Amino acid sequence: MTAPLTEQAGGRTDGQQPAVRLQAVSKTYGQGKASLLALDNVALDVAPGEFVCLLGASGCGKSTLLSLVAGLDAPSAGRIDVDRRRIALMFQEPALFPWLTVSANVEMALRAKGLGKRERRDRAAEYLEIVHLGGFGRKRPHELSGGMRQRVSLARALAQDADVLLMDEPFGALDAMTRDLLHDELERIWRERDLAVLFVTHNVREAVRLGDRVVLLSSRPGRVVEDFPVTLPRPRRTDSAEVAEQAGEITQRLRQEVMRHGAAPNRVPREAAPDAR
Ligand SMILES: Nc1ncnc2c1ncn2[C@@H]1O[C@H](COP(=O)(O)OP(=O)(O)OP(=O)(O)O)[C@@H](O)[C@H]1O
Repeated sequence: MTAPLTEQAGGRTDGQQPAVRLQAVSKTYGQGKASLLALDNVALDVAPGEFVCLLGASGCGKSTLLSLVAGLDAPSAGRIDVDRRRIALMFQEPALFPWLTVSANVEMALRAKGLGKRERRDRAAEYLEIVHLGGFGRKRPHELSGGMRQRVSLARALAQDADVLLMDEPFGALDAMTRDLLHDELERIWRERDLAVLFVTHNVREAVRLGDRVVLLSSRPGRVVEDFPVTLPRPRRTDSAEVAEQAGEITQRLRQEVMRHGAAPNRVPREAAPDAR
């Protein structure tokens, strides 16, 4: 899954069309004196089947970038090429409908496909099997743990038949052990389905654990400042010395970037210490 970069933030396109391409993308919120430049001239390609993690200080525009790719908002300048019919989104909060069963939550994603009720239910059961929640279809979200709810959210994303998965800190609210399990699950599903993944995180080790590349954004306005290929063999372990070593290197670069912008100390990322998992 790893190969040399063809260009800055270019990625493993191998001559094929990227799954996601951002060219000279900028985003300004508001107008006049109150305007705020959130992203500045961002170029980024994600190849089909590639796992790209996006890191940067708080407020540097990571979520903005995802929302532009998802088409939830429009860039102020530049161009984004992606097939929006093939995108699924996952956020930190699973955003399930609490009054619906787990199965019905997944079935919602299948409605647009014009499938009958029976077939939707069968397909939802298959997706729940994939995320190891077979047998939980009749539960309501509140009966599940946080990790299980995120699995439902993942099943719903998969049910959309996406080949691009946009993930905004999807495991940020989970404990380290649950997160490790979900990393394994996500990696398996990503490989089986050959998904292109754009994954936003604050957690440097998580980025190195999962990514083919880790793309570092500057403090606001977000620009791509560095693109780290991660060539460690898979599966990786978040607590391995190799992951810690590369995470340390990236953390150092991230700190420099944050300090260069004179950020408050509490916005400076901690070393990639075990407790930062
Ligand atoms: N809808 C909006 N209107 C105005 N400003 C916004 C809007 N959305 C985001 N911003 C601003 O744009 C900047 C980038 O925000 P964004 O949420 O993309 O950053 P982020 O890197 O995802 O932050 P965090 O890591 O804290 O989640 C911030 O200064 C934020 O206040």
